[in-house]
Amino acid sequence: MQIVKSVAEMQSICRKLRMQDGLLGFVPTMGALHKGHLSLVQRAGAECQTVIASIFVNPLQFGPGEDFAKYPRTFEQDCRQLEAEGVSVLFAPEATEMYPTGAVTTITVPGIGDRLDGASRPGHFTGVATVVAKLFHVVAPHRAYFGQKDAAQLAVLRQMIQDLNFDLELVSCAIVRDADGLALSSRNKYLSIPEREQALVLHRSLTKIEQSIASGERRSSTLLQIGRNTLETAKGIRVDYLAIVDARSLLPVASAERDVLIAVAAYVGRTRLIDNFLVA
Ligand SMILES: Nc1ncnc2c1ncn2[C@@H]1O[C@H](COP(=O)(O)OP(=O)(O)OP(=O)(O)O)[C@@H](O)[C@H]1O
Ligand SMILES: CC(C)(CO)[C@@H](O)C(=O)[O-]
Ligand code: BAL
Repeated sequence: MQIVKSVAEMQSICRKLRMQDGLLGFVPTMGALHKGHLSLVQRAGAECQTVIASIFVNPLQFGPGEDFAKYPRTFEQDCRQLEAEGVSVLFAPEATEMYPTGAVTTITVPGIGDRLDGASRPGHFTGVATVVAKLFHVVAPHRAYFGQKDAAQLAVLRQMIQDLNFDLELVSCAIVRDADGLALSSRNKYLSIPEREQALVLHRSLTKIEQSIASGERRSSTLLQIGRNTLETAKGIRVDYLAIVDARSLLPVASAERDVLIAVAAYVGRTRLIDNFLVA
């Protein structure tokens, strides 16, 4: 696996790769890799001739007081895992390489980018859209793989790709969970043993809502109450949002029909976790 730190070198490598036969698949990450990330790499490997990954903890998407400085960084281990999964090239630039003049030009997706996580983390999705657009320009993949766990991020990027005519296909990949249901996340590393137990309430509240939908309840107001009642049973949890929204616009809907997103974000101690499911 080639590890590349310079934008110019990465562009030159990707230009040559695009001249070869087969698809170029791209998996952007912030590192501290777990099986969720690896599932994206595996899917890309099954569908594409060449897989490219990136590791970049993007300062632009962290707000003041958020965890940029302490975000887990496990670069050597990440490289070993990506290499074992058959990744050809890893792009791992420094912030000075990605933003040599600071972030003068940025991309904002108004509306969608201000909803869910965008409401709780002002500026977050401008940081995400800007860095992902830059990565797309550097790599120019045929397909880019993202996790359904970050459902609001998917909605923002889908809109950006459409509006700015990026010539690529966005592939959304299923959420990978631990055996007890907790969605894998790099931030799970912050949890103490009791907090990890408390964190299970996110998935539990979604499961309760899912079961109610399966029994025929579709009214968002009732489903939200069922979810809130479950979340309230847990100690040490501060709910950021529990929402039933259209998966593309992220606007609230009155009834949970197909392709509606049911999403939760909550602080477990000081750690903010998210989880969701799409109504089938
Ligand atoms: N459990 C998971 N299942 C599937 N995809 C995932 C999972 N966790 C993260 N991803 C995806 O991996 C990509 C990189 O995400 P990122 O590096 O932010 O990891 P993360 O575990 O979500 O970390 P964080 O704690 O910052 O949310 C994103 O597209 C994200 O949606
Ligand atoms: C897409 C991404 C790599 C952009 O920094 C990040 O938001 C993430 O890991 O989900
Ligand atoms: N997975 C989204 C990255 C972030 O929380 O900043």
